[in-house]
Formats: sequence, structure tokens, C-alpha cells
Amino acid sequence: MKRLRRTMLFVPGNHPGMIQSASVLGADSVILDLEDAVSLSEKDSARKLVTKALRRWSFKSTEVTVRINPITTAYGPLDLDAMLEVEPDILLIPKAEVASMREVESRMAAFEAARGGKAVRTKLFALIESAAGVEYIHEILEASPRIEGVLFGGEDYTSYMGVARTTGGMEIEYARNKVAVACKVRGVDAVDTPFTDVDNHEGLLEDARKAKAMGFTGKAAINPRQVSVIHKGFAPDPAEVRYAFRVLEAVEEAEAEGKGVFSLDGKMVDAPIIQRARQMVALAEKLGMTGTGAIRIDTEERGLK
Ligand SMILES: CC(C)(COP(=O)(O)OP(=O)(O)OC[C@H]1O[C@@H](n2cnc3c(N)ncnc32)[C@H](O)[C@@H]1OP(=O)(O)O)[C@@H](O)C(=O)NCCC(=O)NCCSC(=O)C[C@@](O)(CC(=O)O)C(=O)O
Ligand SMILES: [Mg+2]
Repeated sequence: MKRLRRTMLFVPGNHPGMIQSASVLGADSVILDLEDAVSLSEKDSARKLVTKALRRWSFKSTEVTVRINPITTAYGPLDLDAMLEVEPDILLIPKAEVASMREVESRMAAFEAARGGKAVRTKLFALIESAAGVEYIHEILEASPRIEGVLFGGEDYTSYMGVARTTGGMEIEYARNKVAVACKVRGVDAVDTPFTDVDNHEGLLEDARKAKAMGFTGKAAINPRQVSVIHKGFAPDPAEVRYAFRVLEAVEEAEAEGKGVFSLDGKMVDAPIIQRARQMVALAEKLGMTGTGAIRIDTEERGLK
């Protein structure tokens, strides 16, 4: 079954205390960061710390992602070599563009060849955060068969574009839509940019719901307090789940009567609506929202209405 990645929580790679607590913070994935959260003077010690953490510490069932430095910098290849020895679940490749993703893939293939062809278990995520990254996203996703998803970086992207970052996010709308659609075409996860105002939980919830509506599968977090808010934003609406169950029940009757299209509560139900109902029920089951066919959660309790 495909892994849930509603939240990917950035944890500075130079902070032993934060790394040690990372697996109890409720995020689906934690990103141990060697790039922007770590100053130049601490790059080597952070790499050593993250290597040690992956060798010796348990992250239980939490997925472990490591963000290396860009492969075009002096630190990137050192990070990659060190991480290939300890094989985290995911490597997040920052400032991803076609050439840099090809370079990472070719270094990983060479590493495997040098050890007699034994495959590396680590998969890749591309961090798309430049205009070229957005524009050539399909080629980036073709650069390696190991790519399982994309994280969109709105801060670097707007800085690259030379435009202001606003709460409404109009300036990143095109890029977000393009990333979400391209990821859907390729069948990989699309994880939205972090929301940097860590105390504004209402704004975060709204932004997470917007990302979900665009087709993102999750959203990056930078603070543990953001995790449950994002999960709430990405949870299916219980009323929609109940309706999806009713659609699937009605489909059985309609099929028995030889009908491809029928009406439920005065609304047309046809193939795409049935498909969406199946997806909704599958997601609700994955999230443990369903019991024996009936929905257990209370709409008001979850604060979704
Ligand atoms: C934001 C803030 C300073 C707030 O500090 P505060 O002190 O107010 O936090 P509090 O809530 O008070 O902390 C309560 C307790 O949680 C612990 N705690 C906090 N954060 C924790 C955490 N992340 N992991 C584990 N533990 C944590 C803390 O140690 C304390 O533990 P304790 O003392 O035991 O009670 C802090 O969260 C933090 O540093 N976040 C990580 C920031 C980071 O990694 N940024 C770089 C990556 S993004 C990026 O690069 C994106 C992009 O690529 C994309 C683009 O382009 O858009 C780009 O380029 O921008
Ligand atoms: Mg960045």
C-alpha cells in the first residue's frame, strides 16, 4: 500500500535533541535537514550527526527523509556519499533541476555498480524551487526511476522570481498547480511548501485545505505544532465520505438494473463520480475513519464543519 505523506516535518540536522524527538511528533515523514537550516560552519558536523542518528537511533514507523545540500555545491556530493552508506528512506534533492537530478541518479547508479549491483533502498524526492524546476518538471521526474514525489518550495521560488511572498499566495498559484498536475500525471506524491508563520494555525489550515483542493497529497511542516493542523486540513470531509459510501451502495443497485448513470439525492452519478467515491472510501479506510462500513468520526468533534 502507498505510504501516506500528509506531513513532512523539517528538523534541523545540527540539533541532536530535535532529531531524537522527531519520531514522536506525529509527522508521517521527518526531513533531517543538512541544507538551509544548517550554517556553513556546521555542515560537516551536521552530516556526521545525521549519519550517526540513522545508524543508531530508532525512528519507529516514521519515514526518514534527509535533505542533502545541492549536488552542485561542495557539500552535496559529500552528503550524498555519506547518506548512501546509511540508506535513509528518502533523499530530498534541493534546487532540483534536470541536470542535478540526472547527476544524483548517475552517482547512485555508480555507487550500486561499485558494490556489485546491490540496489540502494533509498528513494528520491525532488525539491522544486526555481523557475526552471517548475517549467521542466516532467523532465525532472523522468531523470530517475527512484523519484517518489516532489516538494514545492515557495520561499526559494518567489525569491528566484523576485516577487513578494503573500499570505494569499497568488504569486505561487501557477507553480503549485503545475507541480500538482505534473505529479498526478507521473503518479508521484506532491507535497506543498511550508507555511512559515508558525503561530497562525487558522491560516495554515486554510492553506493546507487549498493545497489539498489543488491536488497536493501533503504539506511540509517546520514546527511540530503544525502537524495536527495539516492532518486536519488533509482529512476528507466526513459528510463527503458518508456520501461516497452511499454512492457505492447505490452503484450496486444501479448495476443490477443495468444503469451506467443514475441519480442520488437529485444529483447525477456517473463513472467519474463513482471513481472519486472509491478513492474517497479508500483514503478514509487508510486513515482509520471507517469501522464496519459505517463512519465513526463526528463532524463537529473534528472541527471540520
Ligand atoms: C520555526 C522555529 C524556529 C520555531 O521555533 P520555536 O522555538 O518558536 O518553536 P516552539 O514551537 O516553541 O518549540 C517547541 C518545542 O518543539 C521543538 N521544535 C521546534 N521545531 C522543531 C522541529 N522542526 N523539529 C523538532 N522539534 C522542534 C523545540 O525544540 C521545542 O522543544 P522543547 O524545547 O523540548 O520544548 C522552529 O520550529 C524550527 O527551527 N523549525 C525548523 C526550521 C527549519 O528547519 N527550516 C528550514 C527548512 S524549511 C525550508 O528550507 C523550506 C524551503 O526549502 C522551501 C522553500 O523554498 O519554500 C526554503 O528554502 O525555505
Ligand atoms: Mg529552499
